[in-house]
Amino acid sequence: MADHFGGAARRGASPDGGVPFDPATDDLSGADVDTVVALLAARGPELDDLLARAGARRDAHLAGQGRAGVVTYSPKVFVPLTRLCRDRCHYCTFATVPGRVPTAYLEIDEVLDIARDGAAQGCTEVLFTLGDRPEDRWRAAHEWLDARGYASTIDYVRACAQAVLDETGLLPHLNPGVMSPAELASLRSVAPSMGMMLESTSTLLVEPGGAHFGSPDKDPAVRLQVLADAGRARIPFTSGVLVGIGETLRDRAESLLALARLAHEHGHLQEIIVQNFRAKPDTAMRGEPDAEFDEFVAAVAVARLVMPLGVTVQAPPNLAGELGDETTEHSAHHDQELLLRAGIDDWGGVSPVTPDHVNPERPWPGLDDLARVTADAGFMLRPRLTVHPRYLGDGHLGGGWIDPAVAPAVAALADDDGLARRRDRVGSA
Ligand SMILES: O=c1nc2n(C[C@H](O)[C@H](O)[C@H](O)CO)c3cc(O)ccc3cc-2c(=O)[nH]1
Ligand SMILES: C[C@H]1O[C@@H](n2cnc3c(N)ncnc32)[C@H](O)[C@@H]1O
Ligand code: MET
Ligand code: SF4
Repeated sequence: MADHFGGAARRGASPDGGVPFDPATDDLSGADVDTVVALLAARGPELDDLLARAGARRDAHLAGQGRAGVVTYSPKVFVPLTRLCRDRCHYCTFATVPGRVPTAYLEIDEVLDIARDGAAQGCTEVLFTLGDRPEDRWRAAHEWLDARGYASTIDYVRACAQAVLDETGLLPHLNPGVMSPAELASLRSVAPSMGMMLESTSTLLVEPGGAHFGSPDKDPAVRLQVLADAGRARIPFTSGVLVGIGETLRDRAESLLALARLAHEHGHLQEIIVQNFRAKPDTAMRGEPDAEFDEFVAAVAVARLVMPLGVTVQAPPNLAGELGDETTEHSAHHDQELLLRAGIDDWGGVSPVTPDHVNPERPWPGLDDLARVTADAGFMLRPRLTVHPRYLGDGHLGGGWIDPAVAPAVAALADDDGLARRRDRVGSA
């Protein structure tokens, strides 16, 4: 491994081509939109320069966090609490109709079974991803909640997260869509972290013909409000952009700059996910091409350059590469390597137990494969918790980020450096 650390450090000190900048201060968060648009359009040698610059900034970020040479992932199970939703995003196959699911929601016991399977496989995260407020649209959802005495989907999410904490000790990460300030406050004591993708600031996408037409929860003004509210509530929060859903390069630039401003203002954005749209056969957008990978990679690099140091940049490993292609320039390995060059420092949640229910046709890479591709790029792969180290204890950002009710569960799983406790140390204090 010493070799690999050396590789990362060398690249940090001297990016390819001797680009004249200091990665530690190379912050584009205040850049004008045109500058960012030009970077998003980089191809060929310009793209190579952009990747070198982003890679150097990632290395400065990791050094600043005291984990030079370490790329992380979160060993998790995915709980699709309900696949009913009041929105109609054109790229989504997760949301469905009551006739196509056995029940409107998973029962708490089913949730606990999934969490226990995860615990047995060394997972530390239970990711709750679900449709937005389905009770507003579907009688089946409304009646299911009513029959069990839950006031809303969010109320039920809270009960499930509490049960997971109490019964399994795994950490819930909540991704239930739009939340009000009162809902954020109520969920804070059952989860150390939450998330909601901004997706895009584009208002055109909400108009007829756009991917977000018919999805009131994807109104950019609403989403920006939730992200600011989460900051005020001091919740370690995950957000990000979905690339290739019909947004322009300018929209993409504005979306990333909006996230950077929120990160500066509140300090709560722990990670930014840059996710590439994957065309699905039975959605309205089935005819659209997958985002061209170079274009996506440029977006990852730009995300790294506009975010303040300390913010993790994440891209999912299972959306890289063409399925079934093991050898060519479109293999998963090749595309994952490109994501590392583009400055990611995290692969997000990866599951040995559950599929990615949002992209079910895209299997998770094996952890051995992911460790290998990460090592080939000069980094060591380590598991982390849902909440990132700088929010723990009095950490880099000061205390007060973790609710006292969840702090013991986090402490039980955290190692000295705030990442997931190494297996051989479980049980030792
Ligand atoms: O498996 C997935 N995990 C998704 N995750 C989970 C993520 O991979 C990790 O669970 C987080 O990094 C927390 O540790 C999200 C989390 C969010 O807060 C917001 C959006 C997503 C989106 C996905 C997704 O599409 N698929
Ligand atoms: C959970 C997150 O998954 C993303 N999401 C939803 N559908 C798709 C798709 N077809 N391809 C890639 N990402 C998708 C959205 O960004 C959502 O917020
Ligand atoms: C399955 S999509 C993820 C959660 C929520 N419905 C959202 O779009 O934000
Ligand atoms: S992406 Fe989320 S909000 Fe949109 S339809 Fe799917 S589940 Fe609903």
